[in-house]
Order: sequence, then C-alpha cells, then structure tokens
Amino acid sequence: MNAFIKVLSLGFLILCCNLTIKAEPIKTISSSEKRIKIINLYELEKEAAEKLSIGALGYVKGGSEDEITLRDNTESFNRKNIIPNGLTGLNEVALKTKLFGIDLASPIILAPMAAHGLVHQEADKDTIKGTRKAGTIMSISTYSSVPIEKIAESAPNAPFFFQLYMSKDNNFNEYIIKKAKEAGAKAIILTVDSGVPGNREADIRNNYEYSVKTPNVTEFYAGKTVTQSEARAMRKLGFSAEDISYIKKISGLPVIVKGIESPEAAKIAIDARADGIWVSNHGGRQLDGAPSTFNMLPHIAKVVQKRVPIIFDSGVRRGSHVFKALANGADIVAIGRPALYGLALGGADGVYSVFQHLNKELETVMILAGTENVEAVKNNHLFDPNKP
Ligand SMILES: Cc1cc2nc3c(=O)[nH]c(=O)nc-3n(C[C@H](O)[C@H](O)[C@H](O)COP(=O)(O)O)c2cc1C
Ligand SMILES: CCCCCCC(=O)C(=O)O
Repeated sequence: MNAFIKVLSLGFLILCCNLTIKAEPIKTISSSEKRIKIINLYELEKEAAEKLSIGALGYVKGGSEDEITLRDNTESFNRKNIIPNGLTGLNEVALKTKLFGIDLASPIILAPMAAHGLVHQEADKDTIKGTRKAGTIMSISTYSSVPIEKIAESAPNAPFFFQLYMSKDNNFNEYIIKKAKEAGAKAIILTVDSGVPGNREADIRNNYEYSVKTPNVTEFYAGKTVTQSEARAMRKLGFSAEDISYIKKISGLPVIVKGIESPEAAKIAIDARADGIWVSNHGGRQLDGAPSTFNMLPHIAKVVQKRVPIIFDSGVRRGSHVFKALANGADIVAIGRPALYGLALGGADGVYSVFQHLNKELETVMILAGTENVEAVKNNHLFDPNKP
C-alpha cells in the first residue's frame, strides 16, 4: 500500500513538473528604459519575443491567414537591386527631408499602431518621446493606449499625426477629430483598409482578446468599457470619396488616405483632394494574398504623378528597403512592428534606437550607391534582374 502511494505521489509530482514546464511563465509588461544594441531588425524581433506573452507576440507579429502577404512584403524588396556607384566624388550624405513642412531627420516615420500599452507600461507616451528624439513623426492610433492629449503632453512640440478609424457614428468622428486637432495633430490619417479585421489565426489559436484600454473610444462613451468586438462593430465598413471630403471639411487639416493598394484607389483619393497617399496593406494583417506594397508602389506612383506625397509601409526592415521604396516612388517610409519591439525592449530610448539603426543602415546604402540626399535616392534607378 505504502509503495502504491509512493508511486502515485511520484506520478503526481512528474505531472506537476510537466505542467510547470509547459505553462508560459507570467510576463510583466516591460518598464525598461534604455538604448538597445541592434544588429538588425530581424534579430530585434526575436529579442522582443522573449519579453512578450504568447498572446501579445501573436497579435503584434502576426499577419492574416497563410501570412503570404506578410512574408512577401519583405521578400519582394529582394527582387530589385541597388547598383553600387563609387565614382561620384561624394563626400557626405544627407538624410533630412520634410513632410507637410515638418522637418524630419530622415525619410522614416512611425506608422499608427494600437496596443503600445501591450508591450510597455508607458505605452504611446514613451513612443512619442522616442520619435521626438529621433527627429521624426509619431502617428497616434484611434486605439492608442493613452488619450491623445496625454500623449501630446508627454513630449511637447513633438510632431504627430492622428489616425482615424472612422465610426458609423459621425458624432464620434467629429468628437475625436476635434480632440486630435486641439492636442496639436498636424494631419489626419484616414485608414480605409480595415472595415473588418483580417482573419488572424495566431489570435484565434492563442485565444487572444485585445485587452488594452482604448481611452479615446471609452471617453466618448462616458467611461463605458467598450469591448474589442463593440469597437470593431462601430467602424465603418466601406469608404468613398465623400468620406475623404467630409474628414477634410471637419478637420481643416491635411488628410492622408492610408491603405491604398491600387492605382484606381489612389485616383479616387486624389480626385477627392486627399493631401497624401499612404501605400499600405496594413503589414499583411488584412487581406492575405494582396500584393506586396513594394510591387504595387510604382503603379500607384505613376497615377499620383507627384501631386501629393506618397507614404509607404509594410515589411520595411532594412535601410536598403527604405532606399528601394524611395527609388520606387515613395516620398516617405513608415515602420510599424519594429518600433513596438524597440518600445518593449527599451521604452523611449528603445524606439529611438530603432530609428537610429535604420537611419545608419540607410546612410551606408546611400554612400555605397553614390546618392547624396533623399532627392537623389528618389531619382535613383533600381536594377531589375528579370528585365536586364
Ligand atoms: C500591432 C499593430 C497594430 C496596428 N494598429 C493599427 C491602427 O490602429 N491603425 C492603422 O491604421 N494601422 C494599424 N496597424 C498597421 C500599421 O499602421 C502599418 O500599416 C503596418 O504595421 C506596417 O507594416 P510593418 O509592421 O511590417 O512595418 C497596426 C499594425 C500592428 C503591427
Ligand atoms: C479594438 C481594437 C482593435 C485594434 C485594431 C488595430 C489594428 O489596426 C490592427 O491591425 O490590429
């Protein structure tokens, strides 16, 4: 009998050990504040993954369905080459540029993202400190984890744009645009690619429920906690030229239409007097199988014909990607996930480190390609090995 109890206890002990080993250790949300050493942005993602819970990592890193578009976004940069040119007499290169009259240290800005509060306790407040230090623009999402005005207050004079997920309720649209404008937003980004969220299987697998606060939305509904599905149900499904005109009218700010993936959509936006076109497939998080933004960019640039600036995102992980996007028709390049990884690992200084790293890579490429400034990069001809 004694032996039987011993065997049972041993079995129970082994079971408990197994459970402990298999269960994910509880991870507290980062409060780290430091510059980070970055070898490259792919390794940065792996490092950040160690800090995030499985649910948070899946939400941030994941794309939709088979993640074909997610992968193609980065891989398609490899299909064109930058031709080295050392015979230019170049002595230095300049990365600085402007967008809507705002001085930028480089052509790289931050894309709007929800969930900064999922990866760092200071959330968007640290992000904007990081973008200000890097001399660039922060984009604040409708679903920022901190109210717009609190983000703005945490980094006085930092330029920022406000991204709007338009609601079916115009009272909400007017309320939030007014709030963003009063807080100092320099432009409105109207996202048109997310009437419904993409089918993100990582979130389903991980039973991930978006649990970060969305104070801009809850404040409007007088403190009532709005669930993820309620917030999504409020969003407009489809967009038209009238929506662009309406947002222009109520904001009186430049309006950039984000989520443009075709020449036809670019034409509609420009005809509706959009002030900027943001070429994006939402980082492969929406329609899987959509073309990579890098492949679509020249077709869109052909229609835009430099009438308004083109901002480009999705899959940018290298200075050479920034170079290629600019040479393929973009005026400005935005990054998403890498900045959240920088935030998770080092707070404001982590975000700053990410921008500095990309700027350094871009500078190296510019020197090796013999392009002295951003204008020269835009005029550079990439080599297409399939059409030699
Ligand atoms: C975690 C996460 C949250 C996002 N939230 C928003 C959002 O609130 N509004 C929006 O317009 N785009 C959102 N995006 C899309 C980004 O603005 C951007 O298009 C995309 O991340 C660029 O791809 P990249 O991450 O490969 O750089 C989000 C992306 C991620 C990864
Ligand atoms: C109610 C929160 C939904 C956040 C959606 C943010 C987003 O665009 C994403 O890609 O995720």
